[in-house]
Amino acid sequence: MSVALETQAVGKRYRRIWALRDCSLQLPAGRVAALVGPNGAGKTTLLHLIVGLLRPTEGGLLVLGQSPGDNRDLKERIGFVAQDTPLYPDFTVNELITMGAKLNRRWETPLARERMNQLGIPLESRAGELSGGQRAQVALALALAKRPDLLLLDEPLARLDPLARREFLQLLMGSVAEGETTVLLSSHLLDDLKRVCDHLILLQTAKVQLAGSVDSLLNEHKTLVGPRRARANVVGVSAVIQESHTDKQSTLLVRTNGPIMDPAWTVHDVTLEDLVLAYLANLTPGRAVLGVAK
Ligand SMILES: Nc1ncnc2c1ncn2[C@@H]1O[C@H](COP(=O)(O)OP(=O)(O)OP(=O)(O)O)[C@@H](O)[C@H]1O
Repeated sequence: MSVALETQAVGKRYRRIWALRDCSLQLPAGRVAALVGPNGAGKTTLLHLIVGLLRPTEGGLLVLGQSPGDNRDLKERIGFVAQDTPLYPDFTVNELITMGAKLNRRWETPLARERMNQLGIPLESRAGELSGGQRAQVALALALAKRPDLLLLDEPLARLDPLARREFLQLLMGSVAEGETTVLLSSHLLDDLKRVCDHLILLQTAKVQLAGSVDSLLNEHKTLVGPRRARANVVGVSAVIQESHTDKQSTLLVRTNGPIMDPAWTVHDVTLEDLVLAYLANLTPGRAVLGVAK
């Protein structure tokens, strides 16, 4: 398995605030990863560290096997669509494509032009006159024209209507489907993410709370429903992530380390949304390791 991104205990501090702390994760090449977390969790900071716009305060990271920073070769292999998709407003789409061609050795002008044509965006339009949705599409098409090995997208869907979001994700998936491009997409829109992502990175208060392939995370987590009782001592449960109780019944979202054989509990699969919301609701860092039983 080749690894597109590896971080080791990475931390980034702004004065007294740690925007990211002790972040260790691996993203295998070819994955489409969702970067999820509440406002201020450290998502943009992580993306800026990867693209080399920020340097870590502590720890280290390898991006496509290299150290980010002042590394032109690496920069050419990374496509980055920043939050709010900034584009030079006075430039026409055609001028943006020409500029991309001048700045990037791997650039594919015909591909960029064809995408604008498919999107119905005239090459003579000025970026500043495009709608938010069109700007996002243009920014994605420009990032894809770099033919990146790693594509980083910082909340590209936030300002798009449902139809524009669908078109954006279709363009993204159509473009990365055949290649080996690794995608890291930050968003709050779980419904959209679950359709396109096969990997999840969940940040909360500057820490990685959960990371891994969506399939294995969904397999490892279950919802247990049973008669009201203390949550500890369920064989097969390694952590209780979230719990709720009525007078008679307990519902637990748990991380498992083996099959749940206790007949008192009915075992249900979880959705990506259940999983993310349970971890996000679990606001106290470290609480996710309560209720351990072997
Ligand atoms: N330039 C900066 N100077 C000082 N603090 C900063 C700076 N940039 C970010 N922060 C702080 O670092 C923390 C993480 O911010 P970051 O923008 O990475 O979060 P985020 O998960 O991307 O948030 P959002 O979902 O709101 O975009 C926040 O507490 C933020 O206030």
